Amino acid sequence: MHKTVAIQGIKGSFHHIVSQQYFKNEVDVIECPSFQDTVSALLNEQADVIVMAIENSIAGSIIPNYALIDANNLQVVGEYYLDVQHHLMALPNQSISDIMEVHSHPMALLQCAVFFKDYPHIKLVEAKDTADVAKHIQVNKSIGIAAIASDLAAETFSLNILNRSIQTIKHNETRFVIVQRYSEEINKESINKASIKFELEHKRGSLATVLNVLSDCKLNVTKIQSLPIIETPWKYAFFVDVTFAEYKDFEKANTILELMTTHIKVLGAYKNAKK
Ligand SMILES: O=C(O)C(=O)C[C@]1(C(=O)O)C=C[C@@H](O)C=C1
Repeated sequence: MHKTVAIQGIKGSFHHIVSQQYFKNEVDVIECPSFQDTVSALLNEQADVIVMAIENSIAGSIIPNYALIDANNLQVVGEYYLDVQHHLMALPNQSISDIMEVHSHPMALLQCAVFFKDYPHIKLVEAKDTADVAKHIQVNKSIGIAAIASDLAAETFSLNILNRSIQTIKHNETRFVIVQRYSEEINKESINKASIKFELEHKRGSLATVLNVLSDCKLNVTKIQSLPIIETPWKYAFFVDVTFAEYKDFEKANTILELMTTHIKVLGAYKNAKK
């Protein structure tokens, strides 16, 4: 079935690239100005699914996206790891000494921060998404402004690449999650990863005990992220990703965690995409 996918950003953005690669080009794309707007598009049924960046190997977690998934009771049904190569691009005939400002998505700017230490005269400006800046430069014929964006953005908006792969470390990956309103029928044979959320009593060893249960049930923790519980200052909710060989091991751990934690919920069970 042809799906409609909501992405933050426009065509040429990394979200667009993932939507094409994950769904093998068989999707219609709704371009949204913010992550909150992708969630609105899903909730009002304009979109069937969201492709949402959740963490990057250089810049870390996109914490507000954890909160969006949780607060709207959305379900993670898949994940995708993209090799992210950021290029500095501008109108043809511009050289790096002409560039006074570089605009890009905040996560892209974070991933390239070290590169700009050698260019202290360049002002870094946060923008909606990487491709949108490339488009603006082309449409407004902006002199002195460069974008940090993908090869696809440079090609789509006819910009010239001044420097390739300017992120701090060449091996740079962003993990995206595929999010829906409801979970799909689970084929327990092919599911080997899950994302859960829980809260704990503020007492010594409560998190350590949970981690021991996960280990005893043969679950491997791949990520742990805490988020503040805003109603109770300095109390945290834990978002944990686990991988496993057998779905029944995950079910067993979940049954035990239901007794040991509060507000536990499975944010999604899906196929591990990390090779
Ligand atoms: O601006 C884009 O092109 C995006 O798709 C956004 C985004 C992000 O949200 O992290 C996606 C991947 C890269 O890590 C940098 C930016």
